[in-house]
Amino acid sequence: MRSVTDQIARHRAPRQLTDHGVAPDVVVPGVAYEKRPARTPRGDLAQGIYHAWITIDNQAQFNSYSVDMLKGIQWALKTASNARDVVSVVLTGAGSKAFCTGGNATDFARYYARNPQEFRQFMRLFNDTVSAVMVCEKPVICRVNGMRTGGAQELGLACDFTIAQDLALFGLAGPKHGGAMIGGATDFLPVMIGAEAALAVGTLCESLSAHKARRLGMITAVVPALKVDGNFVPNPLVVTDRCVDEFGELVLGEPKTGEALLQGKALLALGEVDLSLLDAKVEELCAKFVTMFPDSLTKSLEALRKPKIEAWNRNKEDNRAWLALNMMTEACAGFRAFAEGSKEAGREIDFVALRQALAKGAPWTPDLIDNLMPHTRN
Ligand SMILES: CC(C)(COP(=O)(O)OP(=O)(O)OC[C@H]1O[C@@H](n2cnc3c(N)ncnc32)[C@H](O)[C@@H]1OP(=O)(O)O)[C@@H](O)C(=O)NCCC(=O)NCCSC(=O)C1=CCCCC1=O
Repeated sequence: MRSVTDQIARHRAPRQLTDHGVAPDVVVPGVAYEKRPARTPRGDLAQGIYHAWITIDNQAQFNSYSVDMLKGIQWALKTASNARDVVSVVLTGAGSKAFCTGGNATDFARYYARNPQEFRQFMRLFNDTVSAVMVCEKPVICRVNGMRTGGAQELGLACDFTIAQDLALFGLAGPKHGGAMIGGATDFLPVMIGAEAALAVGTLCESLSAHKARRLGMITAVVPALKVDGNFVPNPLVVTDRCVDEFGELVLGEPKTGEALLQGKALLALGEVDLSLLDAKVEELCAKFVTMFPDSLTKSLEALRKPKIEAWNRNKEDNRAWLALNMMTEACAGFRAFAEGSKEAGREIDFVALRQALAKGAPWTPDLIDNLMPHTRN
């Protein structure tokens, strides 16, 4: 049967296929594009069809992206979307520490601080990359190999599915870093997890464990990644063995404290990270799409993405403009504090001093910003 359909394809398909891709074939350092052979859910190799893997790779800086890397991710998404032989897209990061921690905070501090028109240009690229995820004609799966934070959390939330290893943390660079989470998070979160939970996640700047993200409905699945003495164990730093505490409060995925945390840290130190279960889970999902009608799948995705896309399209250009202008004031201070700070001195501004100055009506002068930096604290 296969050879007959193969002959039909050979005779009926146009001799010269038109390339509908928007960009020429390019190799961008820090972004790998790879077509991996597809398999059926039974594990049989499906000749001639693939899943496109896009890997963000800047491990020394937790896979944060540069301008060129954003271009590379966008190009890769569009290439995969157009590729006739690609079934689904997997967006991931290299290594096991970070999926991606968003924009390169050092670039933000050195180049974009006090340069709103340049950050507007950056945001053009960023917004178009988020949009590229949501108009991709294939399902996009975010394979969370490690921490997903900042703009990367927003890029990840735009994906159709997220599968995470359970040591990964989810965070957002919001008001603590001098930004608002308006690169997608404030559009997607209310739709995905409800308004009340979105308010907490979108303002408090607290990292969530993968288990909590799963509990909130922010991600699709979680798998263990820590191997101790050859056996997988769940993340020992968070509660995974019960849903509620003795008072009925939800605790699944919340950080452990006290003695339980110390024991958890000791167990973590004994183990090694193994992402084989993550890969198996991603492959399992990818394989499901192989045995579906392609157009019906794309139409289903397009229909189901609408609530996220409508919120995104309503706000993205205004938000881009605000984020650009905010580079004159709060983001300038926030990103400089990260770049100029250190683990010892801290990487946040002196919030109390800022509020005290603003309470007296002080303007955002360069010397005010200089004096908020972690190393100038006395
Ligand atoms: C919370 C962190 C991500 C991780 O903290 P920790 O686990 O303590 O590790 P660190 O020692 O801080 O990090 C290890 C090294 O990686 C460097 N690093 C990490 N993230 C970045 C980054 N985003 N840019 C540049 N460098 C990064 C870090 O400096 C360490 O290197 P070193 O040489 O010093 O050992 C924490 O690192 C953190 O908070 N990072 C910053 C996250 C951040 O602010 N991201 C930018 C968010 S804003 C954003 O992405 C966007 C917003 C609007 C829309 C568009 C957009 O992109």
